[in-house]
Amino acid sequence: MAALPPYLGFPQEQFLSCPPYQHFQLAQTSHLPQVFFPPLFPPQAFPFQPQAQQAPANGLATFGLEVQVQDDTDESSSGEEETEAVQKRRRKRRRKRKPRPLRKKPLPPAEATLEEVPLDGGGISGPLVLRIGWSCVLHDVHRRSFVSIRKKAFNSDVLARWRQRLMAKLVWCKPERPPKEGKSQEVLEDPLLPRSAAWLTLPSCRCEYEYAGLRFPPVNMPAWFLEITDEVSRACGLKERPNSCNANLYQTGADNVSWHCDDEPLFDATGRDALIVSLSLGATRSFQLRPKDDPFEETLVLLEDGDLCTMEGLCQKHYRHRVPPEEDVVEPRINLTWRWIVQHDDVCTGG
Ligand SMILES: O=C(O)CCC(=O)C(=O)O
Ligand SMILES: [Fe+2]
Repeated sequence: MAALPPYLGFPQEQFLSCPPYQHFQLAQTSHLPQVFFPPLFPPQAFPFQPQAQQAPANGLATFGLEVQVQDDTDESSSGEEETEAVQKRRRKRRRKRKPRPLRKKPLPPAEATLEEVPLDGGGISGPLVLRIGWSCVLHDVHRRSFVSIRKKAFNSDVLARWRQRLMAKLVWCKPERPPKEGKSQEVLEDPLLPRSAAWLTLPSCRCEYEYAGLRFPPVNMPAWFLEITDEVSRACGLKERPNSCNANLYQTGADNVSWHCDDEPLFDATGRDALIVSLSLGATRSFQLRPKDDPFEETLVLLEDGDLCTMEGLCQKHYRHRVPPEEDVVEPRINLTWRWIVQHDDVCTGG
């Protein structure tokens, strides 16, 4: 086997506490080269590349129609949220029309490797899995997309204090979603966003966050929030403080965010490497990722109270992610995703 890049040479023990990341295929692929998805994903397994499954010469691979889970792919950049009512309506519509076949698109051209261009984000060279305490969830060199996780970076008293403050002090909004463009005749049974949200920026930045036709005016990060930001930045070894943070509150398992990528112009995350650092607090929820070109290749990680999780490199260019609804979850979960605004909007004078 070819020598591993130096950063992949971590001792195996460091990964023993890995949660059960699952990489699985959603359709019959027996006609394709076999790919192994180990339950744990130690760095030694990195030479695995998902693109081992080549698209056929006609450029499109169509698989069976029996898999029902992919009908909600959001081709737009922003989140297409799922409420119970929306799901019900979607099910009803689905019954009437022919199932849409799942399509694997051609693999996009290879992005620059980490050796060619070091991974940029937060003033450090990633991916975060290079650092002690971090484990790998996704390592896709071809698509230059990486997801790293750090479990239990903070003690439970600190986490409880942060949870309390966030619940009590953030002004959580649950706005009404406008109808989708070109679908104005379609009336949403539950037009409310299926979660609550808040958008925070450093005082020097006044950028609004706009997605799915919704606009979130900026809230200046108060001192107590900057404290959390700095603790998280330290735990990631960042040299640059993120200048913005999107906060989501999922009151129960019914709250969710559906397949989307964070490709808004503010972050330019499809044009250059972009680091997103997320902190989860409260209930454990599933976090799923799948390449835009291959709906069959899914990565699932369970995010627990106190977990730090990243999306790095060109993850927003090549992958979508979601937090699906989970019926059995009754406790709330807060998720904070820190980002770097690199293209400030017209109203904002910069960062
Ligand atoms: O809640 C999460 O873990 C993900 C949130 C997310 O995708 C977002 O804020 O864009
Ligand atoms: Fe997101």
